[in-house]
Amino acid sequence: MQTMTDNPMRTQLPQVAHARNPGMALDLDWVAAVQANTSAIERRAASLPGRRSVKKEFQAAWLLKAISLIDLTTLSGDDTVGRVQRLCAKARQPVRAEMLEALGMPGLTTGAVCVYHEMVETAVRALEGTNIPVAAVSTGFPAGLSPFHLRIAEIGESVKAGAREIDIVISRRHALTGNWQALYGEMAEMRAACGEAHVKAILATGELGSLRNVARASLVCMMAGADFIKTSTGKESVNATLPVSLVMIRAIREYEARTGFKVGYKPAGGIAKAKDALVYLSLMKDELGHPWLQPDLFRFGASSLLGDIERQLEHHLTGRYSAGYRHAMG
Ligand SMILES: O=C[C@H](O)COP(=O)(O)O
Repeated sequence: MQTMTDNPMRTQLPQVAHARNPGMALDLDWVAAVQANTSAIERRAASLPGRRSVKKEFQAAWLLKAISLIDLTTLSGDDTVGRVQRLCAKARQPVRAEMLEALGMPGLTTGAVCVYHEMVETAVRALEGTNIPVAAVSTGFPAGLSPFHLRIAEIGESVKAGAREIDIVISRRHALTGNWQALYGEMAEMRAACGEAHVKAILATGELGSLRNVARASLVCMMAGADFIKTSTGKESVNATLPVSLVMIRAIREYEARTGFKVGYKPAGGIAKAKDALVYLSLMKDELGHPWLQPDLFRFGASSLLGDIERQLEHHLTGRYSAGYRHAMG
């Protein structure tokens, strides 16, 4: 495994805009050929957190990089306009101004803000004057069991309200029953309903039963034109994990090798610690390389990760930790 021995904010490669994945015809032979060696994947995943992958002097830079990749999220039944406005203020200025100055990164923002449809307009207004996109969770999130035409209509409503990214949920039952044609058809329609907005396909991997199903569902969603594949809604009992990430990342690699199109990756749910974020970044760098360390190809779906990163950065600058409550998100 490589170590992250560089400063990612200073040694950025020029960002080359990648062509949007147009999708392809469903190739059932390819889907059927996909396997996942669970014990090998679990062994490799278990070895990841223990490795010292980031040199201490570069840790702050990698944490700033992580901030730029967060979809800062609130997805609660008790979300209010005020909470979303505070969240957006945090997205605009994720860390205290004097800290960003001291770290040489004034103007740093999060990658996006992610909310329910009802809060899209509020978020769009609160982010005016920035280039921070609003992502809406759509299609009967989190279960995805509302009537299909309503799920499609919901996408249209969120796009109309100003969402530039749509996080859809797949019908888990299609993956669980191996009905890849149905999953492909659903995903392709959802992608079409998004228009210019980019679509992230949430697989809800904790409910797919096996890593092989995760690999196959990843592939089918990419074939149907997903711009990103995302692990979880954050509401399943098991959300983003490293084994699932390895499987999805390798599916992305294989898809690019065969089609030439890059698809993004978004682990989401339960990623709350700065050290976990660093493990994910080093995994992305190892398995897919630099392009997947940019916000157009990688995001963390996280509601509280930013607070812990801020605490670590404060420690880096002052040698002291502040209390967690000082870093409330919303
Ligand atoms: O997509 C994002 C997730 O819902 C956030 O999950 P989290 O609250 O566990 O960070």
